[in-house]
Amino acid sequence: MSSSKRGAFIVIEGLDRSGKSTQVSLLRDRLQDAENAGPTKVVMLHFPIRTTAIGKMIDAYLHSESELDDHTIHLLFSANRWELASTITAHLAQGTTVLADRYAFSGIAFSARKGLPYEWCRAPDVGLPAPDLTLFLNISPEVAATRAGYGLERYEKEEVQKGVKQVFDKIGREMQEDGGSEGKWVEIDAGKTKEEVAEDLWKAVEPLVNGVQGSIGRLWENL
Ligand SMILES: Nc1ncnc2c1ncn2[C@@H]1O[C@H](COP(=O)(O)OP(=O)(O)OP(=O)(O)O)[C@@H](O)[C@H]1O
Ligand SMILES: Cc1cn([C@H]2C[C@H](O)[C@@H](COP(=O)(O)O)O2)c(=O)[nH]c1=O
Repeated sequence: MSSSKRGAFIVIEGLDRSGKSTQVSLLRDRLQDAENAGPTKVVMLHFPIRTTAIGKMIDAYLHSESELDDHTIHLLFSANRWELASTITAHLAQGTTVLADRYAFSGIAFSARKGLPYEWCRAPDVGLPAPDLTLFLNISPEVAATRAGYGLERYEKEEVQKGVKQVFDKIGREMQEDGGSEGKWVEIDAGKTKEEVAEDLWKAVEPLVNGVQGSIGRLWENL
């Protein structure tokens, strides 16, 4: 990677059980093995980061061990991203690729589904490091519900996931239309086999393997 380039910030989004964690791991392995670029330094993050003090409160809520007002849990999810913002920026500046399993788009989708205003949901994340690329693993809530482990956490119910998908679809439409500071949004058919999904993801990621020119964007900085 040339000295004028920084690492790429890549986010994988989708419904619960759409295959995000599986694909983040496969992508990490492939980035580290990429032949044409030399080894790429990669860090993986999985939001929410459940090990911080804030993350532990989120974890208890997701396991239905605590109850919180909808606004409060939304702000905790956002605060959990801000806890990592300077770490993300530092990795990117050092040329490390950052792969995130969920980010601010999940924050909006899961809270707006509850009826909180869309703009209100977006506001606390304004100014976070913006991904260069967000890969949305598109799957129907019905298919996701058949996958292993479904139903263990608070939001893993078909009715909830249907509403979440509608908000994700709105976010995707907006990002594809406006081409603003939020980076590129690419939809991937997540109903295919793991290997096929990985191949489709790679086609979108490969142009970023050698790093990215220009400074790190900020989410919704032009609002
Ligand atoms: N393309 C696929 N086809 C069939 N099964 C898959 C596919 N991708 C992942 N799975 C399986 O579905 C389950 C959920 O996958 P994974 O944990 O990667 O999803 P996730 O989106 O990270 O889930 P969550 O959001 O709930 O953490 C796992 O058992 C995994 O092996
Ligand atoms: C980042 C974020 C996540 N959520 C929801 C989405 C999922 O139901 C859980 C996290 O589950 P995972 O298996 O660890 O991916 O939390 C949310 O409501 N708001 C957010 O900002």
